[in-house]
Amino acid sequence: MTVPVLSARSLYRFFRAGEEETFALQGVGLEVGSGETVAVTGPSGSGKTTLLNCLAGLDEPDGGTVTVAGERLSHRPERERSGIRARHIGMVFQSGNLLEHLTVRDNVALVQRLVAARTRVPPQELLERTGIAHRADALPRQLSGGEAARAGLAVALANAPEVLLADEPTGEVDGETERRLLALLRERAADGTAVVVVTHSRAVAAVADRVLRLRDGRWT
Ligand SMILES: Nc1ncnc2c1ncn2[C@@H]1O[C@H](COP(=O)(O)OP(=O)(O)OP(=O)(O)O)[C@@H](O)[C@H]1O
Repeated sequence: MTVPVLSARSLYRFFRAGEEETFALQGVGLEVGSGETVAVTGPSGSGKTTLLNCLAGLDEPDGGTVTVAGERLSHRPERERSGIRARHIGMVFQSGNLLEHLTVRDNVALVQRLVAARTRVPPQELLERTGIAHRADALPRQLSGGEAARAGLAVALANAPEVLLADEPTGEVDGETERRLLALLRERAADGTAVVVVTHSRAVAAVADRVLRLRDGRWT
């Protein structure tokens, strides 16, 4: 592997709810190089989403560090983490990454306002490449599951990220949409993006360069 674009060292994350403690991550490490696609699988509750949240800087690990494109992401104030995220990371999350009161086109435009002009892919091209240009003026709630998945990917790619993090991006889509989304992920990887995708789909795992499996917060 070339120098990793995304690197996680010995991540720990605990949750406490009353008397109950959950050890969601117990010393997880990961290095992903430019152009590499890593699929993360594992049973429900094994820590996949927690890992992705830590890699995105949406959550702070209790131990360990995350580095993205040479910048330390963990153990910083949220304001700094969101700046690093805007510069280097694209995210496709199950909860959706679309703002409800903006059209698909304006969701893309909003992300692009936060990044340097030189990294901007023309919005129309982005919408066409993700197969959602015909619904550019729709609001998120007017989209089907498959359309929302494609719009989510357009938004995730709007800052031309070096790292793309996706949580079950093909979870609710039909076979044809899954194939299109996979082709896009492959295209991004071919362009040098490091991709980490949490998935239960065999089709997604089959196109990954590496498939890693979590169990009880550790790699198996
Ligand atoms: N905010 C939280 N507070 C308390 N416990 C949490 C919290 N977030 C996650 N957990 C617990 O941490 C463990 C790992 O959860 P996580 O969501 O990362 O698993 P997952 O592998 O993504 O599961 P799934 O496939 O069901 O989405 C689970 O036991 C979960 O209940």
